[in-house]
Amino acid sequence: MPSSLDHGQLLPSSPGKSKSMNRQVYRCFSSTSTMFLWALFLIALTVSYLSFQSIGSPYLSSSWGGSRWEKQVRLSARINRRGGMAVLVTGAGGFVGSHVSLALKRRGDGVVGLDNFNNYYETSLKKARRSLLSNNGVFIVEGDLNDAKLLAKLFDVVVFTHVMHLAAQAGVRYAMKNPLSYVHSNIAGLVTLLEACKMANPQPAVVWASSSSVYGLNEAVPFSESHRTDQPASLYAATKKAGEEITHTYNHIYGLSITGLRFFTVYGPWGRPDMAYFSFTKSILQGRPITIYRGKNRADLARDFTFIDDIVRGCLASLDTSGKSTGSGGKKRGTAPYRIFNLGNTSPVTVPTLVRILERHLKAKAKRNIVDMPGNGDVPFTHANISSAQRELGYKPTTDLETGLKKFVKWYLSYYGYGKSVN
Ligand SMILES: O=C(O)[C@H]1O[C@H](OP(=O)(O)OP(=O)(O)OC[C@H]2O[C@@H](n3ccc(=O)[nH]c3=O)[C@H](O)[C@@H]2O)[C@H](O)[C@@H](O)[C@H]1O
Repeated sequence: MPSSLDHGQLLPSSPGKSKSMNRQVYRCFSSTSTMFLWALFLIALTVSYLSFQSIGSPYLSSSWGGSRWEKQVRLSARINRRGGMAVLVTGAGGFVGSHVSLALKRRGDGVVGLDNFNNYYETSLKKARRSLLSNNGVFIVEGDLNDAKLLAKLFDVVVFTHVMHLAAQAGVRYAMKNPLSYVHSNIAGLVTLLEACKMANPQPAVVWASSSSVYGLNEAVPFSESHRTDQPASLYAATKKAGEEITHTYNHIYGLSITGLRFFTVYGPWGRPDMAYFSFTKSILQGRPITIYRGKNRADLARDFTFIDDIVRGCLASLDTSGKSTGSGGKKRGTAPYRIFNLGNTSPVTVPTLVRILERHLKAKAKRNIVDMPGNGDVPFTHANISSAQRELGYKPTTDLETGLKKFVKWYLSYYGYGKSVN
């Protein structure tokens, strides 16, 4: 008897062979249906595995909705102090978002995170932050800002008193590589979020992350909120500036309380791997060269590097003093606060000095490759005037770059180990 794997038997050369052909066709058909049944079985197995995963590990679920999900959202939003707030923190899997979420939760506020866990930088770091938050009772909903249905659902499940909007496409130079990602998150995502806030009843107060980069080519120092911000040097800066204008219209038309925070080069433990202090650390430990940009006339570039703990205090003070939105259900009922503050450190440090401090803490020498600053959206220096934030928020940065980098290096070595970081 020929084997069913004998392909020659499936190709009859004359009618006399038709009986054997029918048998083969039947076999073939029956093996196709067996395969179909197997495929069904595998699909069923995969589906049950995925649902088991989401039951066993709720903080890793990428889907939303359902009574179990709602229960997690409500639990995370529960307020545990008198006069506390219920805050939706967007970008909670990010650097600043994870720190602010933890600080709010620790003092007894309700916190629900939202993050799309995109792969702009290593997602394993974002997931590690998520685990840290989950261990502290903060649930991060995995979803995109542009998902209006998800936002509506969140506002339906929780009466948020505040929104801390920190989700964004960050990075000054990456805007030349992927410009539309900035439009997606920093413009479209912002508008989708504000639409949800405007419709909520009661409306939450909104505090959100603008950027020192809005000062662009401004040369008056230190940068004050009243200085011109109509000369952005990068698309990133332009989208943040647009965000300031967009939030203003929602304040004006719908009575949303808005506070925009211009962060100055925030750094620290659990930071962003795309930033210079972070990528320099990795390269120094791995013995790879670092590129240091230099400005016009060989001038060193400088930044008003601001430590994460100072920024967190500024964020919490902004939430605490935000005042109320006046509208509800899309209707304005009176004027609401519109504020913008610089949150910087007020003492710029040059990039070569940053490298020298890192070398000291890492006990390793950097291989320097000094090049003229390419036309990539960078600005030569930043320097914050923080008197408004001091006056109205009680903001007072306390960590200098030396101390802050020491804390960062300690965290980096404990997280990655010496020279072993991924990517
Ligand atoms: O305040 C902000 O609003 C922004 O701060 C941050 O931007 P920047 O101040 O540009 O920080 P960062 O990239 O660390 O470069 C620091 C310095 O190192 C120089 N730099 C950088 C890379 C390199 O390879 N070489 C180099 O010399 C570089 O020329 C610069 O002089 C955030 O990333 C941004 O998302 C936004 O939040």
